[in-house]
Amino acid sequence: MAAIETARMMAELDSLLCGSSFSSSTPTDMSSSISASLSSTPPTTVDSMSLASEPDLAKPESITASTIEAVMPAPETPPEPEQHESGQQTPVGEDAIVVAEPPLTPVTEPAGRPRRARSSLPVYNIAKLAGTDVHGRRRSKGDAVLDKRRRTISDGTLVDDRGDGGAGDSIDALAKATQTTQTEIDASDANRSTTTLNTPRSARISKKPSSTSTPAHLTRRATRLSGASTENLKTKLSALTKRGKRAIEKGLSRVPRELMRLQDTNEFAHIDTRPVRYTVWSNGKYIEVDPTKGSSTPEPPRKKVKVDEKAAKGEEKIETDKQEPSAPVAKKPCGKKWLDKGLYAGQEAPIDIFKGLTAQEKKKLASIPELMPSGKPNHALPQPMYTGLRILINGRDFKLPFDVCNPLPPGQPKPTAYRTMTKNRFVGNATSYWKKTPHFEDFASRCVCKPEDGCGEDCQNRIMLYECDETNCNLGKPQCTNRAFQDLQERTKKGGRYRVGVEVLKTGDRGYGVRSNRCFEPNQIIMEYTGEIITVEECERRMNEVYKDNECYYLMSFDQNMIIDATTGSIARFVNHSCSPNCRMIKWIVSGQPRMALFAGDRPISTGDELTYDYNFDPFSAKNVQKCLCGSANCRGVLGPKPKEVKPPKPAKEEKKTTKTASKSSAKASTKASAKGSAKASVKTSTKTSVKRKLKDAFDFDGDDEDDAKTVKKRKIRAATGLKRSLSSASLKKAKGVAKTAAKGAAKGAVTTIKRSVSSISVAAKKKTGLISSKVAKAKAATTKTKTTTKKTTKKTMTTIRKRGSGSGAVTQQTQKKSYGKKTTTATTAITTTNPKIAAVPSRSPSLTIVAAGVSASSSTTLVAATTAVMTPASSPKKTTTTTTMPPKLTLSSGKTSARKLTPSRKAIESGLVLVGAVGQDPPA
Ligand SMILES: C[S@@+](CC[C@H](N)C(=O)[O-])C[C@H]1O[C@@H](n2cnc3c(N)ncnc32)[C@H](O)[C@@H]1O
Repeated sequence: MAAIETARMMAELDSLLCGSSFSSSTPTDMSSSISASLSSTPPTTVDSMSLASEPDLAKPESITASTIEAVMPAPETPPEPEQHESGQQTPVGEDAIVVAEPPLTPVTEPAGRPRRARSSLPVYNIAKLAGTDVHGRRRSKGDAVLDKRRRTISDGTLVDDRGDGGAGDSIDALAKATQTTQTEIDASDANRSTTTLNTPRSARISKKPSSTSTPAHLTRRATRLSGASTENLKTKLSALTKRGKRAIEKGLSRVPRELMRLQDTNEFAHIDTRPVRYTVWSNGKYIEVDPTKGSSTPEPPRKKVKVDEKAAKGEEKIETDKQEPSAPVAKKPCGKKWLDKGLYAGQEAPIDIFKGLTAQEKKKLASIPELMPSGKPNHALPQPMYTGLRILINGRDFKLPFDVCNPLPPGQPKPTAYRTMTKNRFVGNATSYWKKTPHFEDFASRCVCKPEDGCGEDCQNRIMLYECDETNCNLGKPQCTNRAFQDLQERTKKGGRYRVGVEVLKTGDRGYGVRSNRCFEPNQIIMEYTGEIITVEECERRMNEVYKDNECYYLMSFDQNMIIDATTGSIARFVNHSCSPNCRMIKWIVSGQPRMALFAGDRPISTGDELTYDYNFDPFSAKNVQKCLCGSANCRGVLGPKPKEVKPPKPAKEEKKTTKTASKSSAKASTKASAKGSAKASVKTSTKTSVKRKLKDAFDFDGDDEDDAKTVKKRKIRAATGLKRSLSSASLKKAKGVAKTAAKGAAKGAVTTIKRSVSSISVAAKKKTGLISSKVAKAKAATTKTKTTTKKTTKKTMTTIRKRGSGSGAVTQQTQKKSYGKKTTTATTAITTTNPKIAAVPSRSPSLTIVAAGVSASSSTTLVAATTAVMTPASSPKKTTTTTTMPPKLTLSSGKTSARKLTPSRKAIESGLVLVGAVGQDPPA
């Protein structure tokens, strides 16, 4: 019965260890289970019929010896082959059979595919019984399992650090595999209860009775640390890997002989035969451990560091090592640099929060206990000085000081609906007009920039206000910086108010205006001024017929024969005038088409700024003069042309003198003379040739200068000449009268009487701008450059030779001073004709005239052509003549671009025209 009891216990043990398939089966089910497994069918435990007939079998706890007897095969019955394969039935007593682990004798594997039932055989799994098999499972389940170090032998004795006889017992069990069952059970430590097996390993370790503990002198020590050599078999066996152990557990007899031999090697057993040196690393550095200090194991560096930290903090004083002569020196905590050098530079630790407050604020602060400081400076996270304190004291609502993205609030008044146009459209004969202009073809001339230049200031295209593209750029898009309109397109193609960057606003007194919605860099393109490009005739027709009742006209002179009508156009038409503008309106030729755009001035533009440019308004008639409400300090008082900027020039003789001097004298003398002379001469020529001068002179006053009044009076007598002759003397008289009135400070009454409906805006002539001093300086620079040109190193000097019409036969050389933002260029022009048409050579440069003639301007058959730029005679003598015939093409010449200037266009050659180069250049054959 004792044997039966043992068998029953073993059955319970197995059922607990082997999972659910065995939990409801009794040992009697083993055969059926085996056969089921062998036939590759799902494991069957007890068939329902037998359960029904024998209800007791359904309850494992009700298993009795008689039951076992009933179902177990008789001891005499020879076991089936399958049973022999996996285990051997060992008779235990008379009534029960206990299946024991087979002996070490190898068992031949049956042919065919492996039988999966083998693993589930109800054999006594020593690993299970020893409790070591649980480890793998628990690890795989993610359980925290005690870290098991490699088992080694100390002093030739196998010592198990767990002390529970795990692996050692297994080996013992293997050695005694052929002994009796009782011995086997004893060896497998079967006296442990199932509860013990189910408890966590750590708990079992702690519960281990002290009697079984290993003597102190045999306590396991790190062999590696001691440096002891481990070479005996037991050591090898104890240090076997998991796989090796498993193989042993399953029976060494099954292991092939070769493997058995391999197991004897150190490599297989992962045994270090040489002592392992213990290395210490601290702060990334290797610390040499003195081997003469014996086997004393140094403290792990991690621990030491921890102790050091604690000691440094002063929180806890721990004796790290008694052997150490002195405690580690506590490091002084290093302060955070950003407290001194970054955000809080110059700020004292905010101990005294009352500092800097007014008496009233101090009183208030004292009444708020929450704001009282703790008394200790917050080194870890101090606030910037006085941050929010005043706000907290005064109880204000928190508000950002400035709305960076500063769009206008919704509900703004909007201009009455108008048709928008994002691209210019030629109307009527304007196309043919445009095609006749030299720019139509000139723009295609390729620049000669080098990559390091990036099509900068010296780019010929830029100088001529031709935008670079694939056809005319020597560099290509990545390196070219002369593609403003392309940049604009890139920026705005996705839409969005911040990309577009402008919005219409309603001003207090000037109707609608435009303000920026983002920041713009100096000279950055802002928006394009688009509309219908019409001829002068068409413009007159529209003004007289279509717009006669309008208050505002959006007409701007585009070229000498063309006008851009933005009545249908972009919102750039709403940009107002200012006498101190922050923008410029400039015309460019882009891909052979004329385009106009608003550019930022020389200073950056911030979000929310109103965008303005100087209309250089040409009222065309005194009736059209409007009072300027720009409010700038230097406001001219009325919307009119830019004031005269230079004093009357010296006689023309000096100009000639200068020319001669410059051409013959030394370089130095030439520079000086031409600098002064050309500046003066240029002013004079400008005075003579500018078709707008009369009107400008009329407005050339500063309000309180008596001389101004005299000048106006004088000029009133003088007859108008040039293109302005068409301006009636009555109109001029009235305009001057307005100016005079304004000069006396009584402009208000006079101006208000003027009909606003008639507006004529003269824009630009921007580059003629520049004060006298700057002109002299520029002229000087121009002369210097001319001199350099003589030496074939001139830059920025451009000779423009142009023939205006077949009948005129005139030779025109112009010198124009242009300054677009950062770019200052010089073009040399000498007017050698009195033909006013030639004076009105399309100057795309500095002067754009916006013309918006009103109903009363019907008499203005000659709408002002836009050559109000400073017209100077040759600033350099060598630039003047040598011209016989002109090509129809505008040709550049500069020292830098000799290839271009020396190569006449094919068309020019074909037409028999001769290109004339610049000074020092022989005309091409
Ligand atoms: C091209 S429109 C500009 C947009 C215009 N403010 C509107 O509401 O449509 C030109 C007209 O605006 C007005 N204007 C622009 N700038 C001005 C200024 N500084 N002072 C007075 N009126 C101005 C003048 O009536 C001018 O004829």
